[in-house]
Amino acid sequence: MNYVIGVDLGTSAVKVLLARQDGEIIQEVSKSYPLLQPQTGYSEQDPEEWVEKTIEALKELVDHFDDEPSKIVGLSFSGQMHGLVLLDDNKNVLRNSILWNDTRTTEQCKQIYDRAGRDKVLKITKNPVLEGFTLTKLLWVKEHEPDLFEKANVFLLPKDYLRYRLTGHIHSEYSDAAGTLLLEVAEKRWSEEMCELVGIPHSICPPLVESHACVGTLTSEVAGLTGLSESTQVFAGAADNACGAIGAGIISNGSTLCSIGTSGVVLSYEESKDRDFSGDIHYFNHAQEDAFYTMGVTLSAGYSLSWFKETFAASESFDQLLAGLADVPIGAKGLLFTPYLVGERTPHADSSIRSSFIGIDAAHKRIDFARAVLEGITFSLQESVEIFRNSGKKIDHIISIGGGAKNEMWLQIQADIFNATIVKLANEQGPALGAAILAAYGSGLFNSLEECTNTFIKYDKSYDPIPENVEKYERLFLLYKKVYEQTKQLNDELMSFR
Ligand SMILES: Nc1ncnc2c1ncn2[C@@H]1O[C@H](COP(=O)(O)OP(=O)(O)O)[C@@H](O)[C@H]1O
Ligand SMILES: O=C(CO)[C@@H](O)[C@H](O)COP(=O)(O)O
Repeated sequence: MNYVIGVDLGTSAVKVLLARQDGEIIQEVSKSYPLLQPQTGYSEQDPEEWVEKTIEALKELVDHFDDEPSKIVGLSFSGQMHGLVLLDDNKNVLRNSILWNDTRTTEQCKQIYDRAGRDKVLKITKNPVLEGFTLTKLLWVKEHEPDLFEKANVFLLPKDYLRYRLTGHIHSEYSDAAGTLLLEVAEKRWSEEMCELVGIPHSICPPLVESHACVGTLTSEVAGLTGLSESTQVFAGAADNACGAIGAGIISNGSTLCSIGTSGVVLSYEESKDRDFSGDIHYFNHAQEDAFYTMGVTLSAGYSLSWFKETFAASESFDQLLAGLADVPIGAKGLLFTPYLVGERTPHADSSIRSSFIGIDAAHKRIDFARAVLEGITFSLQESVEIFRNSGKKIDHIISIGGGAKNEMWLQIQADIFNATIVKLANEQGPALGAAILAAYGSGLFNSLEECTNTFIKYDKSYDPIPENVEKYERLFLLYKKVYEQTKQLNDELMSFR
């Protein structure tokens, strides 16, 4: 029996997962690293940390593996999207990576629209310009760190850099390239026109391959450090949301995913390359060849809950923090939360909006606030579900993954707010499972991606919407939606105090 490894380079941690060819998950190791937030709106990480922690995690995995390392035939990646890694001529990292949730680039967003025009950007890239996307970060470095930008030879996305360090080969793949604003999404090639319009040399875009393409094998140094075999084939992998979709079996029309990690996404499979959503949602290449997906993004989904925990219950686990959740009524006794801790993307592309608790009462306890946080995160995702439904998509069941799927009560809240049946996976491994599936499919262990997902994915419990709860949440959702408009100006005016 052969084995494969999926590496998920997340925002909070790297997770490596070892799976057997028959779909059995053998082991998982996770190593966390810090987020560097030197000032409001900034979010960076040191790429060296990703490499060190991945090697440590792989070593731990191999140390506990009681079969021949040479039977681990393939390894692939899932990665946090959009982060900018800049390399010089010697392939050395020029600065910390500027991440997807860094919102310093509002001015650069404006410049892109001024130079290229919104219609052209949408036509070429199928996406609106948002602070999170890589091109805005390239322009920020060009403007604020020109000497450093001059030295840039190539840019990479986070997991593409990690793969380079493990194999010595430089590539990107379509699902992650789609989040840069430099890819012609429908045609699957870097856009010379976008590069020219915004003043970025086309030569710094890395070669593109398919997600299941083999890009080489591990370097002898990495094999030595981890105990893996030098013959282990390495496959390109995909953006974390594309991998999350693969790992949840979202590979045909009509399937929808809700993923609550640091960010939160509602994602829908899309066969066609030419639907028009006017930039209201993201439109990216899937990890399945020639397929696409659309998604709405809440920047601080799981992050809102972990921020709340770190700030008010640092020494407690999530389960301790959320004990007693079921005793708090729907609406947290009149308390609403908006999850705009670092700004928002869908449906309000706004980097200056910030969170609110509305309706704080002297009787409120910490657990009421915790319930309001969970409900607010889920309302924010419901705004994306609403966009999909308004575009004609039928959403009656949703696969829920990510850290947010660990709490049963939250899964029921999702069912009631989305008014859809929520399905949980038996092995909640998130995008790392999708990466392992890409490695298994790429290695030729299966004849098709579908055969591979059927072997690896096992569904568990489902949660049906409770009509009485749905009705209450529909009323609350109308109030929730008012909070953005009514706090926008206040937040703009508060900006100078941040
Ligand atoms: N036991 C739990 N109950 C509820 N939520 C949880 C639990 N454990 C983790 N989470 C949520 O999941 C988030 C982390 O999800 P994860 O998928 O691991 O994130 P990422 O891939 O972005 O690093 C945390 O921020 C937290 O909000
Ligand atoms: O920016 C996006 C998607 O456009 C995020 O979804 C990132 O890809 C980070 O994901 P997590 O660390 O939350 O999984």
